[in-house]
Amino acid sequence: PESESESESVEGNTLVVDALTANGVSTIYGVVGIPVTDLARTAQDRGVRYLGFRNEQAAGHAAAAAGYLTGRPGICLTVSAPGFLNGLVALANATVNCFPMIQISGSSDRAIVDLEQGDYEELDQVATARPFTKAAYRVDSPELIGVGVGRAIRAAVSGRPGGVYLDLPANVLSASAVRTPPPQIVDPSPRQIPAPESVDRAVALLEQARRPLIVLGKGAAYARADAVIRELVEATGAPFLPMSMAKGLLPDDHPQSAAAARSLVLARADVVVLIGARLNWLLDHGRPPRWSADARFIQLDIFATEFDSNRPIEAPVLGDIASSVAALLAAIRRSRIAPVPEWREQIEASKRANIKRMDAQLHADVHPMDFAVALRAIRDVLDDHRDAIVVSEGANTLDSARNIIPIYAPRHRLDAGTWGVMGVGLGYAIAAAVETGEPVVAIEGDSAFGFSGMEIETICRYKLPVVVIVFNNGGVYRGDEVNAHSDDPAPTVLLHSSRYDTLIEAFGGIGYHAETPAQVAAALRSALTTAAPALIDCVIDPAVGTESGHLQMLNRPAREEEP
Ligand SMILES: Cc1ncc(Cn2c(C)c(CCOP(=O)(O)OP(=O)(O)O)sc2=O)c(N)n1
Repeated sequence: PESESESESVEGNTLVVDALTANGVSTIYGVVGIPVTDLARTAQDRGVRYLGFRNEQAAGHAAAAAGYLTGRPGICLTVSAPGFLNGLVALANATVNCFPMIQISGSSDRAIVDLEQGDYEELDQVATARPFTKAAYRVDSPELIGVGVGRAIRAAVSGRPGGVYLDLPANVLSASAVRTPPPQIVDPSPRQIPAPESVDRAVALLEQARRPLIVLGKGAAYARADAVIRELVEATGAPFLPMSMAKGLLPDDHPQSAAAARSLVLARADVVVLIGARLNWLLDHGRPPRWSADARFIQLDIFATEFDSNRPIEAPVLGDIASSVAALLAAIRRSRIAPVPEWREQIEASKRANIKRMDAQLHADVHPMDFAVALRAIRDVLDDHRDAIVVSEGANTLDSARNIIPIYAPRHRLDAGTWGVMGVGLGYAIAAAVETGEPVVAIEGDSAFGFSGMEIETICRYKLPVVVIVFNNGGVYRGDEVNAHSDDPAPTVLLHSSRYDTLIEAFGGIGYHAETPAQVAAALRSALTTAAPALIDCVIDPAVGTESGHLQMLNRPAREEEP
């Protein structure tokens, strides 16, 4: 046991845990080994919850999701070189998603690395990390550990959040230094109040709108400004479009939701308010034909160089989302902005037609199941479990679940995000269960599941309330087509006999096999009732679905009538 006296010297490991716990860190996700095992043990001895994964990439995704869900940096702990590199995918993805995450990794002795004298797991990790992170730091003496941890925390959560790398060489962790009180970071993510003139400019533009549209991004969900965002949307009376992880900021059944009329509102909106949403590929870069060439943009964002990235922003509002939304709401209340009933009627007509068409697909009598009927069964069960957090990845699975599974509360959907990364599913599910205590339902394409599937053992080991539903259509995107290139008009499609339900049984979890919507519903109801680790092997017709889901337009020239 470490000395509690402040005058005596302690190991670097203890100084790291002092600094982390002094700044509110209570959970670490990771894969330990030389030289970080003692760091994890010291953390556990001090009451920090450490969760050991099967692969650092999943541990990193869990840390990133923890950062998004809590607003505090998620911590991932890895060993040098290969462990560090496995975690780097998740750290880079956290930076792209703007999730606050710190990857702490052991590393080799700098003197040996710099002379390339061949240390154990030798790699210049800071240089490797820097291009993929918001910040990357190395601590070269135990006396500076508190400074390094403090800098990493502030860098991860201040301004636009992101991934931060903190390099702790083995000889620093094992060295001793006099124990001094670690720095407690004051106001690590300060509010950034928008300039009044920027708010006035935005309101003046909104007053001219005949067909306004509010787009809510995951930056708005991350801000935890749920009430004021809802007030703003309702005060304008404008239709809103949530990006996938912003679903639930206002419930998907809210009358102003335009999700079921997405094509119409993108093509016809004349003034668009982007709130924590980037005009990137997920919004077709704001360009025609998906958007009107005449559309004018207001953008609320915390990162100035995001403005004008794809379309000119006539009213940029720079600030943290909570402060900017509050300022805009106050100004709107003093303005002449009023709902535009004819615009809302157009949207309602489009919603009715699209919902009717979707409803026919959801209740089709198809065997084997397709994505829609399986998801309708899941939707109907989740309607009685609105506290459940939905995680999703895959291609057709991801896209169809986004459109079919409604979300009624903020930060209750986690998915492949800005980069469309496969492999996030089980790490996100573990973090969601650990950080929120809510039940978690992970809706996974079978190939996507395979990227982190071994974490099923981690879920069982920690007895987490996670239900994994594997959409089993026998391959990447769809089943393997046998003789697909012969002149046979209907290629015989081979359905793998994979039984994912038996996988979880190997680790003590509950496996279900479902081939009909009724079986899917019964399995999910049972799994949610037991609140134990479960996996539903959901058999999907291998012949349905499209290459890359809805991304097919990225694989070939855009077609006119895209779904
Ligand atoms: C790390 C990584 N590797 C590969 C891909 C490419 N990819 C891959 C491999 C996907 C899996 C699709 O197979 P699935 O069975 O999960 O999907 P369905 O939902 O269509 O069945 S979706 C997609 O974009 C990716 N996005 N991320």
